[in-house]
Amino acid sequence: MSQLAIKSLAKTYGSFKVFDGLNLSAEAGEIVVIFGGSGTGKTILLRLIAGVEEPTAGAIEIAGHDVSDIAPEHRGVGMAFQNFALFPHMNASENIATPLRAAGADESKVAAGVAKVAKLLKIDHVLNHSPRELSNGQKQRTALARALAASPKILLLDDPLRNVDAKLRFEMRLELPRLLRQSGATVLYVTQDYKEAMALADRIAVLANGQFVQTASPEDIYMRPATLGVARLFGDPSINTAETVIETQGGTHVVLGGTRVPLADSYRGFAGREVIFGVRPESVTIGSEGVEAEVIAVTPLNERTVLLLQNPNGWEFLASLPSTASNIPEAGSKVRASFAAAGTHLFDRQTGERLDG
Ligand SMILES: Nc1ncnc2c1ncn2[C@@H]1O[C@H](COP(=O)(O)OP(=O)(O)OP(=O)(O)O)[C@@H](O)[C@H]1O
Repeated sequence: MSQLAIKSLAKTYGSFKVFDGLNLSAEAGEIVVIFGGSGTGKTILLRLIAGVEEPTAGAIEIAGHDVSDIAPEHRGVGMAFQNFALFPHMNASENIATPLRAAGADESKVAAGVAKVAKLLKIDHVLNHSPRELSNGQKQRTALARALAASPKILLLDDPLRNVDAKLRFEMRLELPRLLRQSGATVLYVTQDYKEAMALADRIAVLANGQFVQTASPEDIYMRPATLGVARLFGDPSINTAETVIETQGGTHVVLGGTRVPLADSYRGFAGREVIFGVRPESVTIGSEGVEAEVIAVTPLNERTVLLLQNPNGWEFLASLPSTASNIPEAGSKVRASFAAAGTHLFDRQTGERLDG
């Protein structure tokens, strides 16, 4: 039995459909990242699970029980929002205590609960401070402490790092997985940042057009994106694409920029299919074989160097090489590029869905 199960969940406002038929389950202690663009319904999904909003259709089950008739404070759910949303008239300690008090804990349990979670989040020295006396990082930790205080079975985090500066975001990205695992809660974590999603998630559920288009491990989402849309959402620089057709005369291949690029023979069954060929920049190899290209620009980005390449037929694509590589060409030079099979993806041109060879 899953700790959390979302079954055929739908939410509409008047004639505006946010999502329809969402299904998702999360196991005890699992971290599931809800990933999607702005306005896809991520916050609403969390609000439905928390019980502060009602679904139009479908069910939410926690530990096997339908929670539609259970009040938010009795669902065993903790929630923290992107804007920290601390009560301004309460100090940090009182803010953290609110879910414990709402659950009816006596004062000694409240004090012990606050102390434990404040220590975990390293804010025990600012517990007497009011929200306006806290730094952004301390506010964010206080909001997280409040969400964790009542030891919720399910923890909902709505883009908690969106409003913090880049340095703190980087630190928290490293620290959060440990903190969340220590809490033992099943975590649903909303973000629009793919690196955050990949760093934190056991599984990522990608929300687009009112559906979960793919729910899988970070590795699978990156290495085997289910659609061209998912492939484009994960990766920076983004995946290179080109329209082409699968051909099988003289071996299974596609033609890119006038050059034959061999495909695994398992794509033979797709002969004649119009496809989008996708290759991630880090899977482009510069060498003596492959597609002809001129190096238009060379951009060093810390440990990677990104080349903008242009084929004589006009196809532009990027290659991302380790900056330590010995063969980084200069702008203006003529090179050849080949594509590692594991980093190439084929999508149906009409549906955008992945072809599996
Ligand atoms: N009370 C409401 N009435 C009507 N429409 C609403 C209401 N609340 C949210 N919406 C709409 O539902 C959609 C999803 O909103 P939601 O806040 O869940 O998006 P989100 O994915 O969390 O976006 P972001 O990442 O930008 O916060 C949006 O188009 C929003 O305008």
